Amino acid sequence: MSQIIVVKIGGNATNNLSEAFFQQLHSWHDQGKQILIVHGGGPQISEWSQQLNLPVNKINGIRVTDQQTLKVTQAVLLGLVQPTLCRHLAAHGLPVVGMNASGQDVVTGAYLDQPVYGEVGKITAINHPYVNQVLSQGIGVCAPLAVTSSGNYLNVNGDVAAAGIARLLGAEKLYLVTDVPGVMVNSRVIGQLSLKKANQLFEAELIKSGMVPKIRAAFDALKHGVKEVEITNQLQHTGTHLSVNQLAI
Ligand SMILES: Nc1ncnc2c1ncn2[C@@H]1O[C@H](COP(=O)(O)OP(=O)(O)O)[C@@H](O)[C@H]1O
Ligand SMILES: CC(=O)N[C@@H](CCC(=O)OP(=O)(O)O)C(=O)O
Repeated sequence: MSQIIVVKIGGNATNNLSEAFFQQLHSWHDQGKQILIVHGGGPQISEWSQQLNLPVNKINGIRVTDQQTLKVTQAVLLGLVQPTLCRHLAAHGLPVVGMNASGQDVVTGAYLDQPVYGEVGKITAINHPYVNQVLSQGIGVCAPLAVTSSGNYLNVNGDVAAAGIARLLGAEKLYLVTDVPGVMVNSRVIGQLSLKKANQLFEAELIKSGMVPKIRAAFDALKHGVKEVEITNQLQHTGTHLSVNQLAI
């Protein structure tokens, strides 16, 4: 079985992809790796919500999502962010498949905590036949949206979605590509981060906002079989490296 790499690209990072990013994807593709990209779009969702006079409210980096915000989230992710990203990938000669407009559900989800977050989900299952079919043809591009067993869409934090997908696919590596070179403390990137150290930094509020669900999602992936996670702003650069060995220390 070929090895799977899951790459999550945050909404800010989707606007600033370097030539080196596309080269790295080419290189992995040429080596026979299967690649699934999960994209974010948080800043774009916030911008459009504000333009439509909808409240923008996040708790620990998770968007509180009412029915109207869910519609905006779907429209922005599937109408703006995903097609733009797919065009960039295709323009660089990569064989790309945008997965969410195919009529097939990619991931199934369940409510995270409806009274607190509203229409927000966690990932419970993946459509293996469809994902396998896509990854055997090219690079899959997927939005962080899940569908419940009764057919409702749920908004899923991009890092949580990528970690869940990486876990369910048994990915060898998860890259969380963001707008900072790694987890920073006192303006310096921490090369390695243990679970214990992460909890101390959360407590001290030295890790905040969107970095909190990112790190929690990374450790969740490691607990469930993903071997390595890299938090970085460049696929070629090491940023903050997390591995299974760092769960116990
Ligand atoms: N200790 C930290 N190190 C790095 N970034 C941090 C830290 N604490 C909070 N952050 C914030 O987390 C952001 C990355 O999370 P987020 O905005 O959700 O990114 P993305 O959209 O790529 O998922 C950084 O831009 C930074 O503002
Ligand atoms: C529930 C939840 O928080 N969903 C996220 C989905 C997009 C996302 O995560 O985008 P970034 O990776 O760019 O932050 C949101 O609505 O912002």
